[in-house]
Amino acid sequence: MSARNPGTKLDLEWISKVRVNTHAILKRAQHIQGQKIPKKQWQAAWLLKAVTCIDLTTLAGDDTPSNVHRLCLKAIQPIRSDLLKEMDMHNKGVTTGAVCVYPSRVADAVKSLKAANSSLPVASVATGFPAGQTPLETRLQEVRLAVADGASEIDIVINRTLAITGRWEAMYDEIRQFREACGDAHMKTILAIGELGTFTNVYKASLVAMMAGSDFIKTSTGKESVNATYPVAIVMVRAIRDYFLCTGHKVGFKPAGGIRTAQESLVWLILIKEELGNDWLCPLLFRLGASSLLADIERQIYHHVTGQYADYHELPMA
Ligand SMILES: O=C[C@H](O)COP(=O)(O)O
Repeated sequence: MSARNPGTKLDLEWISKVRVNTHAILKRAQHIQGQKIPKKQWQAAWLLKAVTCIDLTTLAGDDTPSNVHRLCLKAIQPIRSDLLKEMDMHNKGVTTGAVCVYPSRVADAVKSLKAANSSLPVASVATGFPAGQTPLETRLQEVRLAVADGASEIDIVINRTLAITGRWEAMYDEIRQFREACGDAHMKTILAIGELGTFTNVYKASLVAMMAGSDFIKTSTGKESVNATYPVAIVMVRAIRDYFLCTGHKVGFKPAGGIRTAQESLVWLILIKEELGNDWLCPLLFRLGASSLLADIERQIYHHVTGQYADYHELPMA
């Protein structure tokens, strides 16, 4: 992970001045979606880049040690080795960025990765994911337990009640406490943008989260009815850019929720390259939170290498 964001004092004056031009944001999102997607070997290279940025996720009520184990093995070897060999990428250490699980499954993931001799980070969602509607002490304790079990990245959810009612000071204080509970674990702060109402609120919540010391800001839990959308992403990455220009601290960005296709992953990479530049195009500063994206990327890579489309059963765990 990159150098951490120490955060700043809460700057309520900056927050009160925030205005977002909805029309301009929608136009920019349309422009980015209309950009030419790279083809052939360039597309394959971009897809491998996308793979290295995936937080390979399982967040289901029926998660067990065995499906978490399979997830970890897939994260270590996300693309079939014969396909990587054809691309001369078999010994380049292509893995996903991390695995992401519920707090109760962190120990399983850590054990599986350790047994496979992998140092891949384990990310845990926490703080009453997905709704965040549990008492503060419970949410803090959840962070501490996930860290104690070996999570090195914690994806916290914000208290939407505070964000929607504009109680920025209270939201800042809570996130500061989560940051402290994380210790050395890097903190990704989930805004649940589908529940924040306006672009202006999304920008303000992004700023507060960064001022409170978030290492990443993340769009969604994947459980809201609206998750990662390009317009909202533009609002968030512009907040990241402004925060960087003001403080010199680089905060990462993680779109998550409903990202399913290789084509979408390419648009996400284009968006990051255009809005934040190449520095952000790496797992240290960019992650794609997704439970079902990797299968389509591997399928497209199979097509690139063989000229044919694989059936899903031909790709392990696809
Ligand atoms: O943080 C990751 C998201 O929960 C994943 O959402 P997804 O299952 O729609 O890919």
